[in-house]
Amino acid sequence: MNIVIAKNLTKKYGDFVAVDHISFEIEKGEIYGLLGPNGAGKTTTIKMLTGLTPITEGDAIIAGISVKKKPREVKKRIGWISSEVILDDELTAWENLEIQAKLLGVKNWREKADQLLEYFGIKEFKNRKAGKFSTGMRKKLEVSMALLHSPEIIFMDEPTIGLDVNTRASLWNLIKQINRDYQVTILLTTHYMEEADMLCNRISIINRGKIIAQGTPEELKEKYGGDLIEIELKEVKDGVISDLESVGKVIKSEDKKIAIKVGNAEEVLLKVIGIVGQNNIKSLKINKSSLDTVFLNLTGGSLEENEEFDARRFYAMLRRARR
Ligand SMILES: Nc1ncnc2c1ncn2[C@@H]1O[C@H](COP(=O)(O)OP(=O)(O)OP(=O)(O)O)[C@@H](O)[C@H]1O
Repeated sequence: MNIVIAKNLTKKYGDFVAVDHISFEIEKGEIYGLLGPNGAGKTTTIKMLTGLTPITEGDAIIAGISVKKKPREVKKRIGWISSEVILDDELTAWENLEIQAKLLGVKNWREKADQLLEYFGIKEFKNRKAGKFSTGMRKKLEVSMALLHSPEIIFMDEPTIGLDVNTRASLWNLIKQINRDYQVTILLTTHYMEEADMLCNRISIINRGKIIAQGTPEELKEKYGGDLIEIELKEVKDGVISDLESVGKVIKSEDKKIAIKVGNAEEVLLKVIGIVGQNNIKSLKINKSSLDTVFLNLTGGSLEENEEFDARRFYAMLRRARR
């Protein structure tokens, strides 16, 4: 069953089209990601879905209700966590939950609040001011507030932005945990490829207001990914480029720097080295397929400059390829 059906969702600010006729569907129980760079239109999409900004064109049906027609009804059924501060630092954890309960009109909220604080292991701090909470504890309190009225879906806008690596990893676990234990569907936006890869069952890649690809992370890597071998040569001999074309797709060749897109770099590495000549290599780098390469391939972003030649890594790679 689809809990979100977005159809031709569009947002214009004057003449500027921030979100341009995007359509996607989210199944109940999924963790779904909207992945894209800054300014792609992710926040605007979430704001339309949650009824925080009017939809210019198109509509979204959430839990069977049209956002365009009944934004207030939708708001009652959803949870929302933004990257902006939503806690009142001067109030205790319990008081923050109380305000949320009153705003959402949750009856018997005390029992649910106690249960959530217990679940997240912060019950003993319920009378501590939120301002004295660590970042991790704040996130747990924010998620408790979002779950207080037992929503069917939670929208998370850039949930881990600005967090250190450890807090980010524990929030990833927490997101997976609530998805499983509370059977809540989650739509999150992110510009971290790794995050989308780790968490999401399916994703839409969004760029300049348009969805440019949709699928599971694996499907996208399979379809648009591929490893990239970047080599800098001392000299580019005649015929080398056309020989390399037999191994993969040469997507860059300038200033003795060559980039070849291949299925699996390890499988063709020896062949590539044979073609260019081992002693002719100044540097060699392999970028394994990831959502980063998917994005690069889809948007045509430029290749990063080669790193310094690391002989130790190069020979280790060579040994692995020979095995
Ligand atoms: N109120 C507004 N008025 C005019 N333009 C806006 C407004 N809000 C957003 N935009 C523009 O719409 C585009 C999409 O913005 P949005 O915040 O949705 O992007 P995003 O993908 O969430 O990026 P970020 O991660 O930087 O927040 C941007 O070009 C932004 O400048």
